Amino acid sequence: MNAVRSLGPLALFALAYAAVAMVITNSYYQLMLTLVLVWAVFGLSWNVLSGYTGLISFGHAAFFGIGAYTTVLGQVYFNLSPWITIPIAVALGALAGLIVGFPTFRLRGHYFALAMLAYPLALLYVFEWLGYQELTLPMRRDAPFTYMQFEDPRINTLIALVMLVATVIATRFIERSRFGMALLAIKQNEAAAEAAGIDTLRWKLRAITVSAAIAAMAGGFYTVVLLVVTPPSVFGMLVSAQALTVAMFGGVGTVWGPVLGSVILIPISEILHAELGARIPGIQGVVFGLAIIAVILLAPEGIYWRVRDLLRKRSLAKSGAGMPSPLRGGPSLSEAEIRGGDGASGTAGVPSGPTPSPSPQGGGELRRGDDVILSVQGVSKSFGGLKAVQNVSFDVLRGEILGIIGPNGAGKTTLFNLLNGFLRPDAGRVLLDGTEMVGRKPHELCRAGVGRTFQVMRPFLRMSVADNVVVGAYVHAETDEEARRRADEAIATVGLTDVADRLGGELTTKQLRLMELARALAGRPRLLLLDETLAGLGHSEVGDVLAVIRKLARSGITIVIIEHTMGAMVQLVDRFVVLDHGMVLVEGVPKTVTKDRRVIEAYLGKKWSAHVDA
Ligand SMILES: Nc1ncnc2c1ncn2[C@@H]1O[C@H](COP(=O)(O)OP(=O)(O)OP(=O)(O)O)[C@@H](O)[C@H]1O
Repeated sequence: MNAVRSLGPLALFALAYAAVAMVITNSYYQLMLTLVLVWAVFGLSWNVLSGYTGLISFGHAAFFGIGAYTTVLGQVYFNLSPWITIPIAVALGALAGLIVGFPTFRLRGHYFALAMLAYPLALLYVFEWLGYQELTLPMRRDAPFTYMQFEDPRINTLIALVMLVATVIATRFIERSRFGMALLAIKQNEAAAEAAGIDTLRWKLRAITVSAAIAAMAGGFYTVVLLVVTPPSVFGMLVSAQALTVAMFGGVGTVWGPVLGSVILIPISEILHAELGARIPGIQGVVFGLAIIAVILLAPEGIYWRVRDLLRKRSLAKSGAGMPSPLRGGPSLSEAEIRGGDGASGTAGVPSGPTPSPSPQGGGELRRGDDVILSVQGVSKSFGGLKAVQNVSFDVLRGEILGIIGPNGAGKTTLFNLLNGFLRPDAGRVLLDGTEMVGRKPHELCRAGVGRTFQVMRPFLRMSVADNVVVGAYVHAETDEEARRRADEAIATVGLTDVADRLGGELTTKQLRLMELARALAGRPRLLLLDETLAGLGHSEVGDVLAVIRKLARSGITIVIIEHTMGAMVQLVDRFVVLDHGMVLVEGVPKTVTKDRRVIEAYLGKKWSAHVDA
């Protein structure tokens, strides 16, 4: 319903554009109107991959060129109409996307961007080598409709407008569905997305397939409009840059960004090219270069987001809700804030070091033979020569809260990464309800019932609390509605209903910690791994979060929690596993563990243990 309602502005835009196109008779300006739409469609195609996933593609010309050459070769050799070749181009583009995506998604960041650059350049040389330096569409004025060679150029503009409207609607549906949510989650934090149950490779492949198909459609129609195709004009660097620039200038990750960018930039560059092109060859490249510099300096995510952020800031200031910190323009929480302090001092106000206060939960010794949910058996992991986790074995009983403690560098986070599939152990087994988990990916483990939060918080800062949490709910939800409902329940469980509409980046550390808990909770885990969930919290905040964790445990979720400091943990856990130098030092109930000499030594040094003995 929302998606349909949001089509109002699109309908208005299309009507206004069509009206302008109808009154312009000059064929040069008419061509410009058509090209604005073609580049907007191309920009939207780039946006589907790079705008939503954050994987910057410098190679979209590959797909555009495939579309262009399919159209021209189809007519030159087989006398095929563009009504047939453009759909073929779409299919070939999608296939090319899949072929390119599979190997290239192994690379990250700059490496991905550079690898993408290679594809259109390779195709450029291949097509030159094949002798397709310059191909012209044969004139077929006898069948103008069949060959899209209309005498009235306004019809081209209208066809391009239909393509744009179709692309905007498709993109809109992607944006608002599980598809778009998965892509945004990947963009903001791929590891957190995997841990929330998203099969990141599969969604990225879907994104590049759709993106390449749209790019090929744009390329196919571009040929119909310009009639001539050369390898540099469709596979060239400037073509890829054009997609990237209109999207970045207008706004990435939104349907309106590429449209806005194209409407502003294409006429400027075309007019400059017409007026100055003879005297200053390459003036278009200068315009796009300047546009990129301006965007980087003034509005790193494009005009659309800049304007939206300003409006949102203003409305929040008016409503007295306080100034939001990052909004869409980027996180303003510092890394230290996100991390929640340095860990050692993380649980501010809570006494650290061995505290012999009794556990309200535990007390009795472990009852052997109880139902084991997770069995860790002889697990080891080394990084080069460093043995981060060595032959670690312990069981987690169903329904208990198990605390994993140990000094800095003891191997706690590495152990969690082994348990939820981020790392593969060099040796050992991890059994969840008797089933081997080693070798499974994080999203598969999430599906199997293992939820996880992170020491360095990994919220999706630019998504609302509700959207952050719904990402975690999709893992078992069949429909968007079901996912929303589960997310709402999880948000209510952790007590964040009042701020469900706020952006992740506008929350306090405590709210962020609770939001992460809710996201993990929304996936209905059997086992929840909490990595320093109390870090960076004040005394009363620690109490609030502990209350929520206890509530989750009472609801039947088994919890394994890492903390540095024992003060807060003795109030919470049934049992401890103490790690030191990657090995299990001691295992037992809080009462005995907090008095154990080895634990005191590991935390405070030998001097203290002698003091305790005395
Ligand atoms: N990817 C990695 N590559 C190399 N060394 C690593 C890697 N991850 C962790 N280590 C090292 O392994 C050891 C254990 O680190 P880990 O983060 O698991 O400890 P921790 O107990 O969680 O520490 P902290 O409480 O400070 O977070 C440390 O010496 C760390 O430097």
